[in-house]
Amino acid sequence: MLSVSDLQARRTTHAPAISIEDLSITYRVAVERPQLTRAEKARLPRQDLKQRLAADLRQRRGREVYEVEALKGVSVNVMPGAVLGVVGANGAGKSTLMRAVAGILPPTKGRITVRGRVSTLLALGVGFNGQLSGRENILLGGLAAGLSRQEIERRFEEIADFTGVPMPILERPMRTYSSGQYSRVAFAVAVHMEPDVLIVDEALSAGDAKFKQRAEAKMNELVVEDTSRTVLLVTHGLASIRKLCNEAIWLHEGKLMKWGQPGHIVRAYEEFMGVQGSVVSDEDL
Ligand SMILES: Nc1ncnc2c1ncn2[C@@H]1O[C@H](COP(=O)(O)OP(=O)(O)OP(=O)(O)O)[C@@H](O)[C@H]1O
Repeated sequence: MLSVSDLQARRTTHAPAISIEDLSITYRVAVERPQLTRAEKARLPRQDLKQRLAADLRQRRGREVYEVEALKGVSVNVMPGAVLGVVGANGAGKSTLMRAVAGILPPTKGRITVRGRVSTLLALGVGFNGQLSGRENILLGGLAAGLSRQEIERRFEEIADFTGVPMPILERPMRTYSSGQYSRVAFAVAVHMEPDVLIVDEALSAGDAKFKQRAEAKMNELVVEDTSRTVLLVTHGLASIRKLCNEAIWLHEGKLMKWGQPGHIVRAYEEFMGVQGSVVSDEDL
């Protein structure tokens, strides 16, 4: 018979690292209507009476609100140690899903449970403050990821070294960085936090050829060599999905189309998109 601690251990080992249940996310966007001059109005295409009345009404209200259903009832479980690839056309909802798992976007409906420390490597390097230096952002990034000040200070040299960004530049405000330098710092911070769950959104395309190689080697170390880490990998580089992932999902217009082995998912996605044999390869990134 199993003891309580056996049961607890079993539950811990079998609990998903990420569970996403019936997740829907709707963005509400308020657009301020600009006040047009008579000359600007005259330049707009001719509208019929109904369109003119509707436009006048919007203009008088001063703003318009519209909604985008970016995710519609998505359910997926990711077990600890899994490397889940996420594919889908532009606007499919991939980044929205990543932001939701990272806790940046609250679900409109449904539930997300993440077990362990999450580190995000999102395309836009969210969380960095452009007014602060690279060094300060590295320290703050570490604190935000739950490391102690001593832990970050201990790792600072290694992180700074990994970025390959020269020290004098690391002392300057990040708003002065080139996009590649910015990505290098974002990547270095995220991969050195030893997270339980690592979210990588199009980050392998960051940086120049040399950094890309270093980033890929680091990803390999994090993903392939350390099998305890759970990884979500969003990329249009389908070869990476085949090479690094052991599971994949395909999103389309906010819906989960398929979930299964990376090879099957990539093939189904390519067929749907009308491209063959990884036309969109990593070399194109
Ligand atoms: N902040 C936002 N406000 C309003 N709509 C948004 C916002 N961010 C994304 N969207 C919309 O939500 C949908 C999903 O966008 P998302 O960025 O998640 O797609 P994606 O699959 O990551 O696309 P891509 O491959 O182009 O990066 C799109 O229709 C997009 O226009």
